[in-house]
Amino acid sequence: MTTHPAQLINGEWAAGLGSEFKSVNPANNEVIWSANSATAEQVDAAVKAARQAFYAWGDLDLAERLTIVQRFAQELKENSEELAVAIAKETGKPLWETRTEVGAMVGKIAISEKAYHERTGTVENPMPVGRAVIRHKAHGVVAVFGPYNFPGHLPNGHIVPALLAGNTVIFKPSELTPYVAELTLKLWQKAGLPAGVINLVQGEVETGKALASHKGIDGLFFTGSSRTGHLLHEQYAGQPGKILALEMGGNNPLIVKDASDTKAVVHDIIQSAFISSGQRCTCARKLFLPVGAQGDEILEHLIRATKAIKVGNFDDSEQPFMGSMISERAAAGMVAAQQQLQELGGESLLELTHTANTGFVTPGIIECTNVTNFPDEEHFGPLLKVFRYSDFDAAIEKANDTSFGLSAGLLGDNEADYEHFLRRIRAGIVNWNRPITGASSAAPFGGIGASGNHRASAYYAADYCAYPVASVELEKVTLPGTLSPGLNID
Ligand SMILES: NC(=O)C1=CN([C@@H]2O[C@H](COP(=O)(O)OP(=O)(O)OC[C@H]3O[C@@H](n4cnc5c(N)ncnc54)[C@H](O)[C@@H]3O)[C@@H](O)[C@H]2O)C=CC1
Ligand SMILES: O=C(O)CCC(=O)N[C@@H](CCC(=O)O)C(=O)O
Repeated sequence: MTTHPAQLINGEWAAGLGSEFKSVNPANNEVIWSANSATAEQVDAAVKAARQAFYAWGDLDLAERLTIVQRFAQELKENSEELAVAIAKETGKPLWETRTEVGAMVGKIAISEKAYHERTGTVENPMPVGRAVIRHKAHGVVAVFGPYNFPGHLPNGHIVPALLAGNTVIFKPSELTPYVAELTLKLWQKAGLPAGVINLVQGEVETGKALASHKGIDGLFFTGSSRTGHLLHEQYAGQPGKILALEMGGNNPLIVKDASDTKAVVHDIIQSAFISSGQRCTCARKLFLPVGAQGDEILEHLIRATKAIKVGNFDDSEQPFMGSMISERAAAGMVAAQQQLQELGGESLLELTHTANTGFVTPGIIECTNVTNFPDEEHFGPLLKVFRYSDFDAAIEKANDTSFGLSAGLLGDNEADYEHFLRRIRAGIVNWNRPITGASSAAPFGGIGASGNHRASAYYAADYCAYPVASVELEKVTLPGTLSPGLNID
């Protein structure tokens, strides 16, 4: 058992009392962090601490809560390089990218403040008698579950608006990125967040289950896989009064039609499919190219440019486009996915290859036009499936043939095509002539179908962090000038 104090409960760091788990750098298998997971009793203590801290935190003026949240932004800025290196070491992502992740965490503060006012602020209107007021109140104690692919930015996208609204939080990060979570929570402490307002419970699935099933939480904000999101939804059944926000995966299509600039098309495909080694929920998984010379030219150029993608260590002086995947296991999973598609009739145009005992893979492209029984699964890595089409509507129909609905895009010069695409395609993020990754924090972010439950995050996260209270108010109890018929109260 390690003595590493990895759990933050009521402002105190404590060692977990559950089983040991480790975090490794997936590029070289170096162990960078190890500790014991939180037991159900420790999760219970964290929930109780959050409950105890709730009234005092919620009673603060927004300005007072904001001061602390802004100090956290300052801490992020001052410690940005340390955090960017930690994210890179733990996830394998290159430094150029993890620096932008820390930048997005800082940017989240001002955006969340704006969203708080615009989505959930207070509105007062005069009435013939008195006034009508709409206010928003925090739910209470909320659990935040984070994924590994953006271990700083995505949990932060739930935590900041939750705290601004006046909730207290129990954060359960991915077991693959505990080091980033620990560093981030230390910055919250340095920013002066009172004890118990945010608590950290680290551990594997058992810790997650203990938190998700705890009856003391008032809400659960989850970003992660569709499989886990569905399990949580089942577990949550029978509690209609509790808020559940699910941000899950995608099986995202990108269609190319009549785009004249081949280089730009290839750039936007690569940026959509292979950024973060394909480990973004918004990544393009299915590429639809027209049958004929234009589609052939794009495909040939795409294969050439994808072959030339530099894959390397997070700190290489000449920065790679793609780093290691999150784990050796995830990398092996991509090889297995490719093999499954090949067995179903897919033809590899560029084979995804795996460097044994590491998380490194090269990007792959596989033609799947003739695959029957195409699996509707999110393969969370750099493997792009190509479909050739002759009819635009048929391509859109095939693009929609998925239980997911997160992001989708059209690359093409004709605005009427885009308008048609926008009307027909089913997704929460629909782009035109831009990559389908890199969604803005200043817009709502979420998907339909198996991708989410209509609780969009990013700019709309404010919505699920508070509930509206409608009031009609008058300073003094006053008898109306005219009474309802049939009333005599003399
Ligand atoms: N829509 C969105 O905003 C985003 C979605 N994702 C999705 O996240 C996935 C990658 O992240 P992962 O970390 O693999 O997700 P995951 O679903 O494996 O884990 C997410 C969190 O849930 C916890 N967990 C896992 N099983 C649990 C259970 N049975 N009960 C309670 N907690 C449990 C994990 O410990 C972790 O903290 C991809 O599918 C990706 O598409 C990632 C980023 C953004
Ligand atoms: O949550 C936000 O503030 C905006 C959404 C966002 O950052 N999306 C990113 C990453 C999400 C992912 O795929 O894991 C993106 O669209 O690239």
